[in-house]
Amino acid sequence: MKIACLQMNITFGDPEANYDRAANFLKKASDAGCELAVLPELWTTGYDLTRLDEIADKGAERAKSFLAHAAKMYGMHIVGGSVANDTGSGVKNTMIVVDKTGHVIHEYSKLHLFRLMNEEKYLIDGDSDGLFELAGEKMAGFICYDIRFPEWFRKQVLNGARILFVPAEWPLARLDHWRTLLIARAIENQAYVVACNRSGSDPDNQFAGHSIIVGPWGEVIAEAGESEEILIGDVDFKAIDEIRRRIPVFEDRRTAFY
Ligand SMILES: O=C(O)CCC(=O)C(=O)O
Repeated sequence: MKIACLQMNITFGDPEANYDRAANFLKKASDAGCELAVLPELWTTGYDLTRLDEIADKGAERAKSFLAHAAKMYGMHIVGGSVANDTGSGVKNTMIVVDKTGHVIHEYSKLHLFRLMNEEKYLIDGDSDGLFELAGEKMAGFICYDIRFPEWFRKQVLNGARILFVPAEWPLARLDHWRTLLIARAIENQAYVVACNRSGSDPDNQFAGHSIIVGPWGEVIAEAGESEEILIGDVDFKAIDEIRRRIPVFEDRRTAFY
C-alpha cells in the first residue's frame, strides 16, 4: 500500500487557508498514485486554542464533508489528521478516517491531552479507541502526545492493528524524542508506524516536520525534512508476519506478570 504523509504548514487560526492547502496536498498525493493519505494534527486551525469558540468545527461536519469528497474524488483512503471538533459539550481533538468511497469509517479523539501546550484548558479528552479497518487490514490512530504512552499502542496492536497512524504538531525542540519514540513503538509492536507532523511555526513553537514511515523491524522507510513535503512510502503487510515469526514477541509475553 502506497501511503503519503502530507507534511503541510498550517496557517494559525485560518481554516480557509488551511482547507485550500490541504486540497492541494491531497491532489498531489493522488497524482503520485498514493492509496492512502495522512494529514497532520489540528490541520484546519493549528493551536489557536483561545479562538476555538469561533473556529472549531461543529461536529467536525465541515472536515468530514471535505475529506469524504476528496476521498471519493481521488479513490484514496484518508486518515484525516485531526481537527478541533466542537461537540456541543466541549471541543475534542478528533481524527476522522474516510475510506476511498467517501464514507466516514472512524473518529478518534486524542486520549492524552498535552499540558505543556495548555490543551487541558481548552479541550476535552477522548474516551474511545482508534481502531479501524481499511482494505481488509486493521489499523489504529493516535495523536501526537499519545506516542509517550506505549500501553495505549500495545492495546490497539493486541486488538489487531498493523499500521499505527500518528498525526502530530510536534515541536522541533523535542525532535529526538519524536524519532526515538516512534521507532520504538514500531519495533516493540512489530507494526508499521506512519507519523505525519506539520512544518512551519506558530506564535509559540517551531515545528519539527520529520514525518516518518517506520517498518516493523524499526527501519526508517521514508523520512521528511523540516519543510513542507509529501512523504511517500510503501507498506508491505507480509513483512509484519515474517518479523513476528522471526522474533515471536507476542507469543513470549508473560501476561501472568503484567
Ligand atoms: O510530547 C511532546 O513532547 C509533544 C506533544 C505535543 O506537541 C502534542 O501532543 O501536541
